[in-house]
Amino acid sequence: MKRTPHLLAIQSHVVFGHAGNSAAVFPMQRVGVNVWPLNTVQFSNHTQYGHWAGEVLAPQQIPALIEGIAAIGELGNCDAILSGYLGSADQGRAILTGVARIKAINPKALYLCDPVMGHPEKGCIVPQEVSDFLLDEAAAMADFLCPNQLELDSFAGRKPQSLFDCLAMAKALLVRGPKAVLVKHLDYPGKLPDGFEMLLVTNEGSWHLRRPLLAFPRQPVGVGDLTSGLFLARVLLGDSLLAAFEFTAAAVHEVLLETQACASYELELVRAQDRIAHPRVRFEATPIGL
Ligand SMILES: Nc1ncnc2c1ncn2[C@@H]1O[C@H](COP(=O)(O)OP(=O)(O)O)[C@@H](O)[C@H]1O
Ligand SMILES: Cc1ncc(COP(=O)(O)O)c(C=O)c1O
Ligand SMILES: [Mg+2]
Repeated sequence: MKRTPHLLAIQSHVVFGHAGNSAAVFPMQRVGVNVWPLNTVQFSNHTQYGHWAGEVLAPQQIPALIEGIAAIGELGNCDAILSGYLGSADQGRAILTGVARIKAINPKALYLCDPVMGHPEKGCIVPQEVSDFLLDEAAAMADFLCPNQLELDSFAGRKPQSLFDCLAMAKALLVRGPKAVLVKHLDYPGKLPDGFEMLLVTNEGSWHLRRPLLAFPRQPVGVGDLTSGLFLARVLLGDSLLAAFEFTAAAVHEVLLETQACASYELELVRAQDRIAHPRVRFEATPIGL
């Protein structure tokens, strides 16, 4: 029987609703991965409500928790680490130390960094020192980097002029070390208004994917976290990067369809669980080159 993969997921937790681990853990479990959630913050709700209660985890807790897992002899079973929303740059450094510790025991372990940098206009609040840390330190250690357009712009230090420019910006990130860059949300001059587009860029090839843009009175939060979590889960389950990319687009679209049908602001993950595991829609990514 095939072994169930194990994934250490280090990102935010919200008590109510879905963002960070609260958006990604259940879907990753539902597709068949053992998840070890390590919560960087525990907030009452995501920050786009404008106010929230809760605390940031003390950075020293990250190595302490990882050592706790080592002490019971389980750390070598960790097949991948995912990091997302961080409460401080020191937390980020503690995660990189943890990644190095895990890779020393299991050199095959993969590290996916979702460089959540915030979006002040939308109300996604992340300290500036976290963005600096992601740009200067985290990208080099990541096997997979999953920026949205704003985050890609921050890495490149400029805005794109076209789709091919987005591709060039993502390709430039490969030089820093990652095996693949998944741009979870593209925005560039000339983009068709009725589509939601993503890019997967690797040294072996690059692919562009378009799915329908759905209308929401308020944009749901946690879509990026769901996207990076499902992508990593499917890679661990044996998908090629391209297959994981296409699966992720379909499963996320299913969640958004369910969320739209329920007129809900929070992602309808529980209702969509069978659609996550077995998406009915399929989107084909098309090869794209410079
Ligand atoms: N098919 C879709 N139709 C409409 N909106 C979508 C669709 N897929 C994702 N979104 C929205 O697009 C936005 C992507 O946000 P952005 O900040 O760029 O990326 P991320 O969620 O990765 O941080 C989110 O507000 C999400 O709710
Ligand atoms: C606590 C928390 N975690 C994670 C996120 C990131 O969510 P998304 O997947 O939409 O980028 C947010 C966004 O506001 C947040 O408030
Ligand atoms: Mg995001």
